[in-house]
Amino acid sequence: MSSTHSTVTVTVPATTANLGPGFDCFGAALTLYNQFKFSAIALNPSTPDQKTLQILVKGLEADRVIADETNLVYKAFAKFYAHLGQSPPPVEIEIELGVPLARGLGSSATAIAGGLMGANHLAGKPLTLLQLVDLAIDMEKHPDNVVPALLGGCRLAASIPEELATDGPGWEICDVPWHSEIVPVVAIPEFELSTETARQVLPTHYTRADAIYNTAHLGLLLRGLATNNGQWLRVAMSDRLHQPYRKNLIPGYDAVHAAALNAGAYGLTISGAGPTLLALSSPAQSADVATAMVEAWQKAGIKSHAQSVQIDLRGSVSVEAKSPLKQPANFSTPG
Ligand SMILES: Nc1ncnc2c1ncn2[C@@H]1O[C@H](COP(=O)(O)OP(=O)(O)O)[C@@H](O)[C@H]1O
Ligand SMILES: N[C@@H](CCOP(=O)(O)O)C(=O)O
Repeated sequence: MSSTHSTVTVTVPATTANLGPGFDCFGAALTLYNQFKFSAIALNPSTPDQKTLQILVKGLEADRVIADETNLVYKAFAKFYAHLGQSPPPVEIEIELGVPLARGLGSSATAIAGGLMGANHLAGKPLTLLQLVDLAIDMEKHPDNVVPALLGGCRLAASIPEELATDGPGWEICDVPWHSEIVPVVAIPEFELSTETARQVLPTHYTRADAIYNTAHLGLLLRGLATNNGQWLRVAMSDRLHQPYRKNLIPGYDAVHAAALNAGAYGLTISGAGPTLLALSSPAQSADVATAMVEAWQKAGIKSHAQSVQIDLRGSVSVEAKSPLKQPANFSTPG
């Protein structure tokens, strides 16, 4: 049998990007997951006009995901083959959603990571994981979701200066220690905020003082996460590059922020481009912090749910299965 596999299932973690001062360069994988199953389809030459793409979507907010060739998972799948100079093979993609869409938890990054990983497996794994990371960053245009989504853990990504560039990966990525006593608490409101919209409100230029502020606070955040220093975390989670502009897109932000701190959180930040808010807490305070955030949003007339999560350390995980090539299903797919 060829080295390619006819079916592969890829599980991809959610991610929380920026973490305050780490705008567009710093993020962590969280224990919420999307799953993508790719099955190569064997077309029957005697049956004309067969569908070469079938997409099934189920789970959380499944009705909000497009099931045609504009689907982001398939776009990543096709980008992989284009990178090899090939057309994508006929494929069935089954998407099981566990990460809320357009909430600042990296759902788009899961789609990109899943599509690239699935294609790589069906093609017999011609690319390394770091080559997939480069392709993913090229698609998402910022590394702070796709890097932890693929690699797991808490990751800082720095672009390699031109004078040091080689034909290898264009990014230097480091794994950042996250102390086991620091609990991420996510409060996810019912309303959405697309990353595209949240990026449009950002200035194109910043002052020197803003640059210095974020540089210093990111360094403090890295040390606070590694050492579980609550005072450093309190100070470190603020930023001047995105939060001052995006908080205005998140009704109830100030009330939820105050409630989280009053309940004992070290600090609170916008998760990714929002509207999810991320608090960092000790294990003992995490339940109170979650309750306080939901109640604060409720008083503002906004439904939400909050939960403690953990840092996912595995990143995207794929399981291959050799099974008879999928026969085209007789169901019709849109598009
Ligand atoms: N799991 C998914 N499967 C397919 N497409 C997705 C998925 N998640 C996100 N997308 C696509 O990515 C687009 C951008 O999502 P985005 O606003 O970045 O959400 P998030 O902040 O969660 O990453 C969505 O409008 C949707 O078209
Ligand atoms: N650095 C990006 C991160 C976007 O994260 P997402 O989870 O909202 O996709 C940004 O802040 O725009």
